[in-house]
Amino acid sequence: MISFTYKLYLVISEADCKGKNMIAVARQAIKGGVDIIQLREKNASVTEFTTKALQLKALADEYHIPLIINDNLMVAEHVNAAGIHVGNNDLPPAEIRREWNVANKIIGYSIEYIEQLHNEQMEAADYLGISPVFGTATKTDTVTEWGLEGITTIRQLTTKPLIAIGNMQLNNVKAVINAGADCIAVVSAICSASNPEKAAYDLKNEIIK
Ligand SMILES: Cc1ncc(COP(=O)(O)OP(=O)(O)O)c(N)n1
Ligand SMILES: Cc1ncsc1CCOP(=O)(O)O
Ligand SMILES: [Mg+2]
Repeated sequence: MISFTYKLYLVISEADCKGKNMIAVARQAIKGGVDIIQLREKNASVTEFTTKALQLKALADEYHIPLIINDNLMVAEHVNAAGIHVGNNDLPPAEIRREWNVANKIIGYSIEYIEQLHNEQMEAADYLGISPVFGTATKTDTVTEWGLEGITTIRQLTTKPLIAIGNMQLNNVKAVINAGADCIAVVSAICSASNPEKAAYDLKNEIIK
């Protein structure tokens, strides 16, 4: 099992950068304090996804931070990503562990139902995404809004690293950490910010203070 010490997790796509260059936004975010990145391209072809993943991998390598690929194991393997993030409707973590036979890869798994905490998929995962903590326009096909109480409940049921995602903002991240999350994952609070470096810097300071 890998050691997961990351605190600010950027989940990024070209579309979420709203016309800005995705690599430039990612670079600014890393400079501001993002310490792990996920490429989440829900509508790209495999070729487009791979091209973007290779660009982001080069950037992540430059700053020595892990690149995680959302959903697509083929792309993750092809670009030699640090890991993959999957949810309830994706390839299950235990299967990924068997197929991607490399011990040091990070597998993230979304928790949408409390019952998932007792299945073999969660055992195979390195971290759990609490998905979503609060409702968000960035992802609307969600099941449970966990809230702060949900984080506290899950914290009592597992020692796995917990990543909070869903409407994470400067004014709620400290409460989310205090409720038991280990790391904060954001899309729009950084990708849509007029100054992504400052947005990341402020979030990181709020998380670690
Ligand atoms: C860190 C993190 N947590 C949760 C998710 C959501 O994953 P999933 O439920 O598979 O939904 P999609 O992202 O595939 O729409 C995530 N991507 N990252
Ligand atoms: C990918 C994902 N999974 C659960 S919520 C979410 C989107 C989070 O986006 P934002 O940070 O803009 O609320
Ligand atoms: Mg998914």
